Amino acid sequence: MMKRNEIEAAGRVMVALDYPDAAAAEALVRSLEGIPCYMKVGMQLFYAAGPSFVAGLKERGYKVFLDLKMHDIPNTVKGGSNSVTKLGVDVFNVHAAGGIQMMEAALEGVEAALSGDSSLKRPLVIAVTQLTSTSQSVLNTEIGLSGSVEEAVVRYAKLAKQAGLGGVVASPQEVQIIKAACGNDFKTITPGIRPAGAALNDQSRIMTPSEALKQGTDYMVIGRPLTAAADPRAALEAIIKELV
Ligand SMILES: O=C(O)c1cc(=O)[nH]c(=O)n1[C@@H]1O[C@H](COP(=O)(O)O)[C@@H](O)[C@H]1O
Repeated sequence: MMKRNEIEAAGRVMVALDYPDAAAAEALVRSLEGIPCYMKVGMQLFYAAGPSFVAGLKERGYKVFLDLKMHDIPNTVKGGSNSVTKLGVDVFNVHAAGGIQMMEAALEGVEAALSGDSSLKRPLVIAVTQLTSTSQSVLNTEIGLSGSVEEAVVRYAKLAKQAGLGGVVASPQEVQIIKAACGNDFKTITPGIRPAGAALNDQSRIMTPSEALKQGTDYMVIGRPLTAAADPRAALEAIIKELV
């Protein structure tokens, strides 16, 4: 039996199901049964297993973050947002780099879906700021944006807020400056989570789960520290213990 504070901590964790097919993802989901974390379906799994995998998670009562990082012309993002809202996902994301009009179009797509089906729940729409794999030097020299990563993240977060979105994806290192710029109710969803000693992989801007929580993050996205662990359930339980 999980204690109340453990249930609360688990509810902050979004497990990244980055797998090539439904069977592999399903094995991970089954190994975590009974732990009330979010399940995140990203492009690898969605492109392979599609809406039916998402529907299966929803039928079993999971909260689902559909991470497709939409970034296209406003009309296309409106249509994409309309479709994913009809899937009943709890959270989905677009790129803030698409601009205010594109993010507003995402919300229009949501509204159109909700007005056509009163049984649907309003999803939390969030914007990706600067990917957590982006370092300061890549931002400046390769992408060619001047200024600090933090300035870019806050600029994107303010655009997302202005467009009416409910929060952003960023590194835990930027949670405090985002909350200072956009208010405490503006949600932060933070990948780049690495328990002490875990491999960095392709992430750049990382923090441990407990450090991220101390920054005030609302949700933390965790993939390989769980999916590549010999015992993913034990790895998630250790993270939950670190958070309580
Ligand atoms: O939108 C995301 O979820 C996301 C944004 C970002 O800036 N960085 C980032 O890593 N992610 C996702 O978060 C997950 C992180 O996975 P791990 O690095 O394996 O923990 C992956 O599924 C990424 O697609």
